[in-house]
Amino acid sequence: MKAVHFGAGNIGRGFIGLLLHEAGYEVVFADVNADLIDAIGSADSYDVHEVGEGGRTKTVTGFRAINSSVDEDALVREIATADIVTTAIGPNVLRFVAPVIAKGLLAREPDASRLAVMACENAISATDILAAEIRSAAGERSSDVDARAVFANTAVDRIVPGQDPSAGIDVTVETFCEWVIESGPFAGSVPEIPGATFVDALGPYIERKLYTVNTGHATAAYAGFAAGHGRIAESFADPAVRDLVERVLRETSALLVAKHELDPSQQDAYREKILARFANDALPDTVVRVGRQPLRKLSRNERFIGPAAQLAERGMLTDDLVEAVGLALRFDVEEDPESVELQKLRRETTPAEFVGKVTGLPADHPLTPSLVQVVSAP
Ligand SMILES: NC(=O)c1ccc[n+]([C@@H]2O[C@H](COP(=O)([O-])OP(=O)(O)OC[C@H]3O[C@@H](n4cnc5c(N)ncnc54)[C@H](O)[C@@H]3O)[C@@H](O)[C@H]2O)c1
Ligand SMILES: O=P(O)(O)OC[C@@H](O)[C@@H](O)[C@H](O)[C@H](O)CO
Repeated sequence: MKAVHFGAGNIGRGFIGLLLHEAGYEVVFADVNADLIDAIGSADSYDVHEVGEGGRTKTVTGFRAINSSVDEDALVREIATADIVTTAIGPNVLRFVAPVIAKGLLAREPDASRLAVMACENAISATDILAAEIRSAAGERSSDVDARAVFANTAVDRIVPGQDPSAGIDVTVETFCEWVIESGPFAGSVPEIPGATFVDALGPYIERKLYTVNTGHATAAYAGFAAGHGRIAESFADPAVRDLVERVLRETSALLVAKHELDPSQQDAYREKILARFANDALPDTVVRVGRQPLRKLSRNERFIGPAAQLAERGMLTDDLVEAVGLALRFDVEEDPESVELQKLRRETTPAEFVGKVTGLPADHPLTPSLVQVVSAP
């Protein structure tokens, strides 16, 4: 069994590559980072170090590596003969890998089994976004794409910080991990991945994950950055930051319980477990990594505006989420192009224009006035 995985970064090596290896797949990593691909290509194994309570070290073997910017033909051949294609490259990059996946699909033998395609990104319906791009890239052969592929949405959860360059291709991760995949598209024959959980309806899982783990994480990052903290654990140990994270997650939990009819005590337990993960002092995670790409994080269906807009539409409280958005506006990191753009937009647009452009909310949305107010604050 063979899997082609796009994105040999933190989640690629530290989570998806590991679980696919444990499931018995040979993993072909495809990435545009030449140094990384050379390092992976010249190694026989790498270690995944789980840190925190009960952490173990796991070794991944049986992989190869392809530089997807220079060796497209080889990549097409790999996809044409693979069982699974996964991605962990960032939601905004999916459209760039779609053309080569389309070529690989169209190069498959007509009687080959259908290729399972799963985007493993922090975004709602990321695989649907990828599938639309693949169909578009296939042009008039888009119906062949659907005959040859099964597209399944997923939710992935494991905190994998930026890695110490001296660690080579080894990866440090937290012990927790959860990969939830929608089963419906597989029509009864789901791929064998023991580390993954297949569910009928992914919607509640991805919203629960994005609007709890990622909303809380981003709040800790932006509040921590504003308070001068560098690491997430250090930020979360600041009582004022922790208090805001807890308040924000009580708001998103109220939405999740109301919308998806979650058991409130189970959601409380889920939230507590996540708070303990943020406090993991053994994890060298930074506010700069967790806050990266603030424009993506402040967009319409993402971790702040997604839940806040739905709460406002239901007449429920959003004060703490709006306070967190206010702190996100102070994320000013020279090396992060979206942070630079965010600061430029703040200088060059009115608060109302800023809210419309960044969040995608119309002026008459019930959340808009409080956002305009927080953007107007000095
Ligand atoms: N790190 C985490 O804790 C975590 C957890 C869950 C989900 N995620 C999600 O996983 C995705 C990847 O995050 P990450 O933290 O691993 O990022 P990362 O930056 O460590 O890895 C991304 C990799 O994708 C590669 N890449 C970029 N463009 C590419 C292209 N066109 N083709 C092939 N490869 C390309 C980069 O070179 C990089 O190696 C994101 O959507 C993120 O939200 C991350
Ligand atoms: O990857 P992002 O930029 O969407 O979000 C940053 C972190 O919150 C994220 O990577 C988490 O570590 C991860 O989602 C945990 O499962």
